[in-house]
Amino acid sequence: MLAQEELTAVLHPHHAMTWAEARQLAYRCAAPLPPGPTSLGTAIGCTLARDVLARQDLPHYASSAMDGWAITGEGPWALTGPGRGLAAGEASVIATGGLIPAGATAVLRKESGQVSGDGYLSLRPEAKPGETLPGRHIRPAGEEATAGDILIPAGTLLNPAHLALAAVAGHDQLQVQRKPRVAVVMTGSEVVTSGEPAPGQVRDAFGPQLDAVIPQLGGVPGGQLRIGDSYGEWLAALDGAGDGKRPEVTITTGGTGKSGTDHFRAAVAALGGRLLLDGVAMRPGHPAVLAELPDGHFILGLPGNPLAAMLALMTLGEPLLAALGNRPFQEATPLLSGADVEASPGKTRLIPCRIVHGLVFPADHAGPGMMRGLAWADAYMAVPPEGASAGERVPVLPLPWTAPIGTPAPLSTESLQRGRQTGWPA
Ligand SMILES: Nc1nc2c(c(=O)[nH]1)N[C@H]1C(S)=C(S)[C@@H](COP(=O)(O)OP(=O)(O)OC[C@H]3O[C@@H](n4cnc5c(N)ncnc54)[C@H](O)[C@@H]3O)O[C@H]1N2
Ligand code: MOO
Repeated sequence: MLAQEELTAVLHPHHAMTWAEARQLAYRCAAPLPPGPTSLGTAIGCTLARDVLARQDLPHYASSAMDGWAITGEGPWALTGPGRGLAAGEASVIATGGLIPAGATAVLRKESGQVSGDGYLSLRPEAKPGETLPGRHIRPAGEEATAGDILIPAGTLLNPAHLALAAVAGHDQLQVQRKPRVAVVMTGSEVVTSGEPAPGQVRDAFGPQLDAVIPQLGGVPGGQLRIGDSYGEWLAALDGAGDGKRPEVTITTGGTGKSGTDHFRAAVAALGGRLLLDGVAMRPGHPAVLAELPDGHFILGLPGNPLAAMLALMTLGEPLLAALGNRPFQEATPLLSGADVEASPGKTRLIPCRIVHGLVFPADHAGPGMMRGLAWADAYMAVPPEGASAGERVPVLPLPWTAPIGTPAPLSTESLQRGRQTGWPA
């Protein structure tokens, strides 16, 4: 949590917080949420907070690896009923995975034995050598792990195979780094949620994308709410249920212009909260606001213009959710600009871009109210206020839905085919 002196310095009216300062503040203002238990069904993509141990040997009993008979020593064998212990010279039917009966020394595969009319089992003449050797076709207990072994170390990002391993080791719940719940409150009476909007109306750009982006930023969607623009509605929305069940983060969209922020500020003040950040020297997205309530929950106010909102979300929401989720701060990568970008006095320009052979190319159709440039892009560039010439380095960050910058491109079909012919692709 930030000390009041730090905030006072940052919120000083003559100090316009830079884009880089704003990212840092959004990271440093939040402490990681504590770890907690989660069921296997909800653990995918979580970071394991405690080692997963083998609760018992894996497998926990010796079993048959084949369909056939459990046998004792060399044949022929007298067949007995399945599921009970065997005496010397006895055998009983067993299926793959079946519990090896006490006294059994091996499993004889179905295709290696034959049963005579008088109930005796014998080895077929064509059976492979060694079929009756001790331990043959028996999967011993503890072959995969011994009770107490670390199967998955703390810190692992859980994938589907980890969940399966935890399940076969007898776990129902895992201790994971908790993820912040993020609710979305959307404002704007001109916003419609279906069909083609009439003049004066706009089709909602946030409902469809925010609940998809929140998990990509490490959060859990905590519900969407649409409100009008009265103070009472703002207050009720920011208060959440008001019974301690408030989500760790509430994102609001729209209403960051003067009249709207008045409601934002008044509601935050009424709930005993404080503004951590009031505007950022960036374009678009400069009216973004970040506040903290006394219970440590955060409210992030995004501007209504769709691209401005998404770039403000990446500037402030991405580091905030990273801090709450105990993940490292994501540094921008300096890459060579593939084009001249004009100066924007006093403001960092955030532009959706594409990376082609290590050069970044700014998107067209990247006005504050447009989505076309972002939909084309695979990253965004933060051009300093003085602009950038082609060939100059500019900070670049991935979009929440693209791979980290520097990740090799997927192998092409041609390179895979070449690899099959010549060894392994370079
Ligand atoms: N006099 C001034 N006017 C404006 C300023 C300024 O400094 N002085 N700043 C401009 C900038 S920059 C931005 S950004 C916006 C901020 O607007 P608000 O956050 O108050 O948002 P609204 O006024 O509610 O909406 C702005 C714009 O966005 C559209 N919108 C809203 N919600 C949605 C949605 N769910 N889906 C799609 N589009 C949405 C809304 O219809 C407006 O067109 O203020 C500028 N004005
Ligand atoms: O800064 Mo506004 O956020 O341009 O669109």
